[in-house]
Amino acid sequence: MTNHAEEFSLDAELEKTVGWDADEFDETDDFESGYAGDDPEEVTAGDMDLAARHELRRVAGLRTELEDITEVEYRQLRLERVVLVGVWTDGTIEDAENSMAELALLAETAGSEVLDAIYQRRQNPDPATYVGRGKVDGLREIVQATGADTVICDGELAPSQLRNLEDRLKVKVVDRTALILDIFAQHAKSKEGKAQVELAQLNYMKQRLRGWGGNLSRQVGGRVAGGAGIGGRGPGETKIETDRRRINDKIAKLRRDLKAMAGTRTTMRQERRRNAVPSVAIAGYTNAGKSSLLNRLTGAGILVDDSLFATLDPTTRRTTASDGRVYTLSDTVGFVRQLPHQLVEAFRSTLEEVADSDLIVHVVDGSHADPEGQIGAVREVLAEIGAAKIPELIVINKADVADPLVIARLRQREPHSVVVSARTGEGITEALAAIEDDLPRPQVEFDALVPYARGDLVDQIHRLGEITSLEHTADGTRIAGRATEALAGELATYAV
Ligand SMILES: Nc1nc2c(ncn2[C@@H]2O[C@H](COP(=O)(O)OP(=O)(O)OP(=O)(O)O)[C@@H](O)[C@H]2O)c(=O)[nH]1
Ligand SMILES: [Mg+2]
Repeated sequence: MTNHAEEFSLDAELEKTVGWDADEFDETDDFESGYAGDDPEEVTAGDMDLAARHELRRVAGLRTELEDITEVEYRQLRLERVVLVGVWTDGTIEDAENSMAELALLAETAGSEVLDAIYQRRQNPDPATYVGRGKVDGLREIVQATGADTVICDGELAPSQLRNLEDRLKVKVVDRTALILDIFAQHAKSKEGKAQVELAQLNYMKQRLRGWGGNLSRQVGGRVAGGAGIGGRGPGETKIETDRRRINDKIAKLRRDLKAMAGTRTTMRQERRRNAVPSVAIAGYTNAGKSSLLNRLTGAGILVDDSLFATLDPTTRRTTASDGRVYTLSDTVGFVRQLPHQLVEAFRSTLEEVADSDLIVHVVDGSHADPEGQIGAVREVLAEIGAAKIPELIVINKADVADPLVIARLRQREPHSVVVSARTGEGITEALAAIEDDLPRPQVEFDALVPYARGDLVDQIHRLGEITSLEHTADGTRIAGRATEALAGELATYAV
């Protein structure tokens, strides 16, 4: 374990400015009474001011009650000036800092300016307030001092945690899941991509509604008991019900639409299967350089962007191996640690593309601080979508800027790998050769004399088969090698 002073360098910083006690872990905080509503603090004029300003600014946060279901559609959180907050439970200080750096990158990708980033070491996130209850005041002072309008927490928070924090911080509080959903919403372009993101957002919203519902059910109890007082009769209850029904209707419709769209995709895949064209999926952590690599491998002209989740719609390119065989290469949506399960669910049909491929080219950013961690995170998602058994080629990218020692370390850990730079083109020839090597081999051996009139068959052998010998004779092309079952069937007529 690292030395104490170092572990809490951030806390020490805070202590200087806002008087946090770096040594106090809050593990003894008492949550028995729950704490929403029993905040002992006085409400100051400044607080009210801020609250008023906050009311005005609160445009389309995920916690806004739904006036209209269309509000959910492709909503952007409008995160502008944010403070990041993390709880660090295990692992090294580097892990904690990498995680915060990634959160910052995600926040910036969503279009916000990161004003401050803090994390706290705890055994577990506080069930009421995520960070320790005693740290919330310090956090509020930071929020006020920086003029932030949003706090982003590095995890998936319970609705009650978000609510408690908002009540005390007086600014919008969102979690990592909402942030990622927001980025996906901003980036989705195709009809299918948009529908997938919307489905994920609605599922996320639905859970938050349940949180509010829990609050309201107490009011209902009061009314049922005959106490239909002013406080117990708010419009909330019926509104929650309506909202929930509308969300459910919308979810059902999106599921139907997506199923229809997935149908088209499946037909396309079956067509490809029938023609026995091998498919290669380029997968990897977000920003690893998947789109750049596909561009390099095929000259495809796909959006490359130094932002996370630039690619949400899979792009597939047909390409030809050096021996003439045809295969497809697909770009895919980037993976991330703790990819919100709503997204994995919603993007299932896109991800099936990966699960259904013959080879996964797993791109890793060799210049990243924790490439092994990224490899692990990607493999977790691959396992979740049933792609764990597909052959995998690791492509260590960004060799032009990566530390050679890190590359050597990765090579040793992942022997089945190649090193490339999609930027400079270094290693691309080797990568192509390695991909071709890993493509599934056609299964059936043949030896045939194909008449010159059947040039089409010879073409097909070039594209789909492997040729071991070829000779032009007076009677036609004598050709031997391996072919797909269907092709070998046709060739049987000319077998020698
Ligand atoms: N230095 C260097 N930068 C690279 C290399 N390959 C890609 N990049 C940069 O890395 C960033 C991300 O590249 P993309 O190809 O968009 O990455 P991606 O994996 O498709 O990302 P998402 O679609 O967002 O998941 C871009 O700024 C690229 O220019 C490389 O070999 N070297
Ligand atoms: Mg991309």
